Amino acid sequence: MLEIRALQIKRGARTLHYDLQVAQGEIIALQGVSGVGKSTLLEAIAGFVAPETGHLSWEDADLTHTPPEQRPVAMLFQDYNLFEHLTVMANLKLGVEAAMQYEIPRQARVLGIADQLDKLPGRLSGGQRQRAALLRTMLRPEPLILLDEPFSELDAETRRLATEWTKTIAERFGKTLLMVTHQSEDVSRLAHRAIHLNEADTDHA
Ligand SMILES: Nc1ncnc2c1ncn2[C@@H]1O[C@H](COP(=O)(O)OP(=O)(O)OP(=O)(O)O)[C@@H](O)[C@H]1O
Repeated sequence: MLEIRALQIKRGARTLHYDLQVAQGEIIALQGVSGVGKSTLLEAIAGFVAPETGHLSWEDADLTHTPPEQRPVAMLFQDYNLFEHLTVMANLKLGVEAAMQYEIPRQARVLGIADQLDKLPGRLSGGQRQRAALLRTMLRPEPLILLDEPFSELDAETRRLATEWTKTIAERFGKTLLMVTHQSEDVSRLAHRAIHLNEADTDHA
């Protein structure tokens, strides 16, 4: 279980406040108006922003002050974090354990990017890069996955495909997944539960 108790994060003049629990294996859609603090919550879980007070734990291990690289977290970054001088395949192999690398070509085919694997990331379209980065994040070994608008660059048909793929992989490998999305169809297709952040709950001046 991911447990977040009375976590307070200072963002400029605002203090954001979070209390939530996510069971192991749950797929959560995070929703709420722009600026309410969805991305900040993911950054706090990943360890990129430090809380003022409160606690964050995973499977009863306190992570509140654990550095990001030691957390059981894989996060899909908005800029995708691909190394531009390495092929897409080499990028995907970084971070995916040897025993899982056999999955890369097969899953790339499902996501419609199999013919992009030998290219440099700079030669891909935005939506192809997004799927490559999603593939890498989902096949990483960490049990807790954080996705910030993971389908934003995809057309409706590719979005449906990528959403169903993400659900299949998350359930097959027992991932716990938190995803920020503005699209209600992502919630019904992918999420077991939606968590709505609202200003009254998150913003304590
Ligand atoms: N690096 C930062 N420094 C200071 N304030 C920040 C920083 N990043 C975000 N904020 C502020 O923190 C609040 C929450 O931002 P956050 O990006 O978490 O919201 P969000 O719900 O993800 O929004 P969106 O849906 O627009 O992406 C906003 O008021 C924002 O202006």
